[in-house]
Amino acid sequence: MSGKTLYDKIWDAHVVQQDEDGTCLLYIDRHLVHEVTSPQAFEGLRLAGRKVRAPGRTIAVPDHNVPTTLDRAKGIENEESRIQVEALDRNARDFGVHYYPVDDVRQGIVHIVGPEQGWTLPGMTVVCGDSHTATHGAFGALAHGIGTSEVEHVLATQTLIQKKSKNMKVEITGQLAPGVTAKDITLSVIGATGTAGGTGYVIEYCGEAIRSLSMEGRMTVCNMAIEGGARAGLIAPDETTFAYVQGRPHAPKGAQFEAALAWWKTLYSDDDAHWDKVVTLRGEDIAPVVTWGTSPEDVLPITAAVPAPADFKGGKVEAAQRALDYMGLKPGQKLTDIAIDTVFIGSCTNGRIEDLRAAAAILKGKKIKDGMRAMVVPGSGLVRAQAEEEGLAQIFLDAGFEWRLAGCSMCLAMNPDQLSPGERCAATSNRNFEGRQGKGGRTHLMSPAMAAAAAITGRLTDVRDLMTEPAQA
Ligand SMILES: CC(C)[C@H](C(=O)O)[C@@H](O)C(=O)O
Ligand code: SF4
Repeated sequence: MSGKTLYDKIWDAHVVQQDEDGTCLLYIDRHLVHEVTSPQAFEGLRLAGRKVRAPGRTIAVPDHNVPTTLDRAKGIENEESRIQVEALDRNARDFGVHYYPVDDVRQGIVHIVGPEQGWTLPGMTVVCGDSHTATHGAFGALAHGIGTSEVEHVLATQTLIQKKSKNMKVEITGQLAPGVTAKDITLSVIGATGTAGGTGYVIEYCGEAIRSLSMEGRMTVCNMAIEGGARAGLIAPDETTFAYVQGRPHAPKGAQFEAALAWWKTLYSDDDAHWDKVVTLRGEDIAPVVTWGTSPEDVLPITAAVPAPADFKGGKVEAAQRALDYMGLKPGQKLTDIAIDTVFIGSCTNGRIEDLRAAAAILKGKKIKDGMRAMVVPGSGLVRAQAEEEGLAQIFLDAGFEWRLAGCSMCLAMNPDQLSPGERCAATSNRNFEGRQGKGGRTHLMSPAMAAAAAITGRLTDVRDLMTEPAQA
């Protein structure tokens, strides 16, 4: 018998029951809840007269609909948004789950709050009614999104019905060049495998370049596993992970920490584990990248030119033509000639402190291009506070950026932060779908350092041309 992968180990440790056809009941350690996908789930419990099975394992925070302007205490204007946030507020209090309301400094994007507060730990199963739950896989946790009916199931039973996925290994060998970041890794992987490359798999990211990343960088990589089609993405925990976790408010303490650590150290894929699919990229070959189209797989090095539909095969030919029309681009145009009018730095992909440091390192002492609308939306109130303490906020303000409160914001435009038709944005988020940042809006995905560079020049820019010191995140 061959050894086990990290995914196999976490899975096996959580199976409550297995049917003959392989369907399993899995125990869930952490259930994260936001306002968009939970109202009907709580309503279901109420109608059935049920309680939340494990309120101590359930963490709720509003993020998608919250305003990020400094006057947000005024409340939410949009009725639908207001109703969702009010429902979460009521449900969290009625059902007694852990809750970070909108006026709590710990409020923020659910995938940033969980790790920050020490809710996310190695070896756990973590679910949330949100596709970017994969972020938590950075800790060596099995973390993925679930639908609203599953949210109700987990609330009621603390278990989830699941079938096991296959094992995929994505190895990034060697080291990254200066100016190349975790975002460039994760986009490049999707560029190589396509948005369906991970379908049916749980990905484990490994290799020297992954090992060298901070926890922030690892979260950026795992965050986009879902954009590559995978059920989840994870990274084996190591000293970097343990050091990040230790001392966080809800991490185990003292003897309990030591006991947990002993288990966490067994969480790696055995040398003789079986992989159903393996993808290898050389760290040295990864360039600072941007997306040109309307799918996260439309990735190219910033030094490249806009492709022609004829460069593709099959259904992608038509898709590329449609993407070019939507994006208002011409084949052969240099990517660095594409002018932008908006910059968004934030989201659960790149709204952590290292991301803000990387952007500020480029912006220090510089001004954004005249007429540019640029905003930084920290991923949580605590990220915001830390950035203020470190002087990063002042760098952003001096450069001409807006300095906002925490939330999802222009990542998906459920709050007033939206693009107008035809506006073009350099964004650090994870989806460039049509209309994602507002109807008719055009999105180019990239790293925080690249977004900062674009803010200065007013066009997509190779950050290496502006670098005084290497970007780290
Ligand atoms: C609103 C929510 C269900 C959605 C998701 O599942 O990812 C959102 O967070 C997104 O990024 O599109
Ligand atoms: S920041 Fe964006 S990707 Fe992340 S949870 Fe919010 S909307 Fe989804």
